[in-house]
Amino acid sequence: MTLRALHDAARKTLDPVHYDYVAGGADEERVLSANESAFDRYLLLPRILCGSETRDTTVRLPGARRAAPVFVAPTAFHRLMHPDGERATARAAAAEGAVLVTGTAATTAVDAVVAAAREAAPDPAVWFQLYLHPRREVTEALVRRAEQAGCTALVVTVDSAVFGRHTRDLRNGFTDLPPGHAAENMRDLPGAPPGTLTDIPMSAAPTWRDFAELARMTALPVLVKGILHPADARLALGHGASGVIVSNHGGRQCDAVPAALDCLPAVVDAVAGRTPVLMDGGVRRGSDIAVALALGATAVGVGRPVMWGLAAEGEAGVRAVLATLRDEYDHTLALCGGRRNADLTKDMVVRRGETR
Ligand SMILES: Cc1cc2nc3c(=O)[nH]c(=O)nc-3n(C[C@H](O)[C@H](O)[C@H](O)COP(=O)(O)O)c2cc1C
Ligand SMILES: CC(C)CC(=O)C(=O)O
Repeated sequence: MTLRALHDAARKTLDPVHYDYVAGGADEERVLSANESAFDRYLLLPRILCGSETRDTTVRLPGARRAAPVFVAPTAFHRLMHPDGERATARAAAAEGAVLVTGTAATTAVDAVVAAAREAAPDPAVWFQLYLHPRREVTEALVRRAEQAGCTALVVTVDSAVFGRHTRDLRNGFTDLPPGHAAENMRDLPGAPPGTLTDIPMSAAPTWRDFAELARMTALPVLVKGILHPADARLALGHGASGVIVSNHGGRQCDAVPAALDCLPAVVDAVAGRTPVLMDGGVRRGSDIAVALALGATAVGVGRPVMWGLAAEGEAGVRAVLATLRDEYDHTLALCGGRRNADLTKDMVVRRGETR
């Protein structure tokens, strides 16, 4: 099944309100479409007679040994897509050797997500995504929960001072999870009565000091997700980050920012090889991965395609998405004369209409 076919199948099976929740973006959805169309502006300029019959497409990431260059970006509420929810996603990502970023908005608790990943592979990489809570003890409780579950890195999302205005959800009146579903990691946190849920924090209060405090409270590598400005990438490094993720939240937060891909080169320059630079937003085919890697990304994340695979076919659907992207990427790498990811270099990317 192609990614397009999985999307179409997902659209047919899903409640239209849940489909819109995933498909949609903020405000006029300008950034949502810009993320994908940015990839149409970059083309590859292959090298020849320097390839190999076999290629090594693995990458080294914090908290992951030999991972695919494609990771599963954190997305909320997988049980709305399929009854097996995050467990299915976890098994699929582990089987395909991809990092899974699960998070505070998962409808399955993180320990069960890691356990499911371990059913599929002995040494899976599951990272935990969280927001900085204005109350330090809540953040710390989430960090400990992720550590105890066996997560191998943390991801702090920093682009959500306030929740984006999701036009389709506002139109559809989608404000709450249906009965029987909850953000399970937010249960039993400090300051709330036993068994109850704490709201997922969207707060403009946290600062780099709070981030640095989080990085100090754990031995796990901590990545920052939602970096667009190169100066913030440098600040992240200065405050203990082990990696940065260039992302505009899939066009779901500020609807007046550049496409994620367009922000990548300046962040790569700012980081200057000191930590991995990951990106997500609009990746839909193997050649998109090649372009992002050539522009300096270490790995790329996919959000919506994984949700469509999950909705269409559960675990098998997510596996199909990850395997398809990897196969397409390997194929592109071969056509570009590459043996390994590092063979894709900046000079091999040109803007449409231009050549070197
Ligand atoms: C339905 C949905 C839920 C999301 N939930 C979260 C979340 O809880 N935390 C987070 O950091 N990012 C979240 N994101 C953003 C993704 O991590 C990622 O940045 C984005 O989906 C990448 O773009 P793509 O969907 O074009 O691949 C969500 C995205 C979608 C589509
Ligand atoms: C519940 C939210 C935290 C999920 C989110 O980040 C999103 O829908 O973009």
